[in-house]
Amino acid sequence: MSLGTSTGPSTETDGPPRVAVLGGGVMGETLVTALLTAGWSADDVEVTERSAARAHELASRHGVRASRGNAKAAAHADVLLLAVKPDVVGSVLEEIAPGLREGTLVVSVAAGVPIRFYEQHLPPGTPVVRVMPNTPALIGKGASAIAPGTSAGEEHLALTERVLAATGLVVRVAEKDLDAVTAISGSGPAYAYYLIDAMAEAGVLLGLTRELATRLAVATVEGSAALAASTGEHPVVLRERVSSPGGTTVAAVSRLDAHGVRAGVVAAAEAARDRSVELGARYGS
Ligand SMILES: NC(=O)C1=CN([C@@H]2O[C@H](COP(=O)(O)OP(=O)(O)OC[C@H]3O[C@@H](n4cnc5c(N)ncnc54)[C@H](OP(=O)(O)O)[C@@H]3O)[C@@H](O)[C@H]2O)C=CC1
Ligand SMILES: O=C(O)[C@@H]1CCC=N1
Repeated sequence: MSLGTSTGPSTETDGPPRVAVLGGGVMGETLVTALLTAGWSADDVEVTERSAARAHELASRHGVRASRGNAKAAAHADVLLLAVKPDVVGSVLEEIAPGLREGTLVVSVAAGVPIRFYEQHLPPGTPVVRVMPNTPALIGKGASAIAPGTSAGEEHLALTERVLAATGLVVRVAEKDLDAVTAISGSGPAYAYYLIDAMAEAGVLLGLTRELATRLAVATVEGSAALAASTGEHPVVLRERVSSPGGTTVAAVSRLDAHGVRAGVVAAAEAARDRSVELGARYGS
């Protein structure tokens, strides 16, 4: 297999890289969807699952091969995407390591599992790339950070970017930054939904129907993020533009400050970062 450098999945000489997604849950199915959206043929994508029923569901929904055989799927793949829970990664690596072909790229989205853990369990020289994605990847609006292992070079990072091309933003970072990335963008969608839910609930308290309050909250968060992205302006500048002197917005924001919402967001991110470090420490030093 040649990893190639084109933006699509096909390579001139050997055909497209065959990808096996191990673990077809929320993130695994998102990755399957992203591969197909990026132009991979369903024939070149396989997904494995623990339960036969879920494997069948994935096969019929996406037209890809789906099985319960990690070792077999891994042996046939050029790229492996590990999307099992962190505590299952070790047993999956033990299953796949003996049959792994030289040069197979191993990409993992498991939170907190350090690259050295993969490198200890896989044949020497196996290129490993660790990814921290997030759930909006499902609609191409995700934010992922990727970090290379000791045997992963530019071509492996580029191939990982091709695999993730339809998931949204992809940035390169050093592995040491992934705990912080997990706290901001990995877990971040939950903070955004928390805010949306709180705004909708407040709307109901103020007399709006739940349906209308939720629609307004979702559109407001979506539009605000889109405006920040398209203008590139600092969030404080954008916030000031909403805030008329002596008006409603300053009254609201001063109450957010009084309730320690900003400090709460920082504390939440620190807790997520600490949990990510704690998960990583389970995998030895
Ligand atoms: N969800 C998120 O927002 C994010 C998740 N991640 C990471 O993605 C990974 C997957 O998370 P998520 O998709 O949410 O979890 P899910 O539980 O939805 O998906 C994991 C899937 O793997 C299956 N599975 C379990 N054991 C095996 C096995 N031995 N072989 C093959 N498949 C198996 C599970 O089946 P069963 O349910 O039957 O056990 C399940 O369907 C995690 O490591 C997480 O840290 C990273 C960033 C964001
Ligand atoms: O909650 C978790 O552990 C995973 C990692 C980031 C988002 N979900």
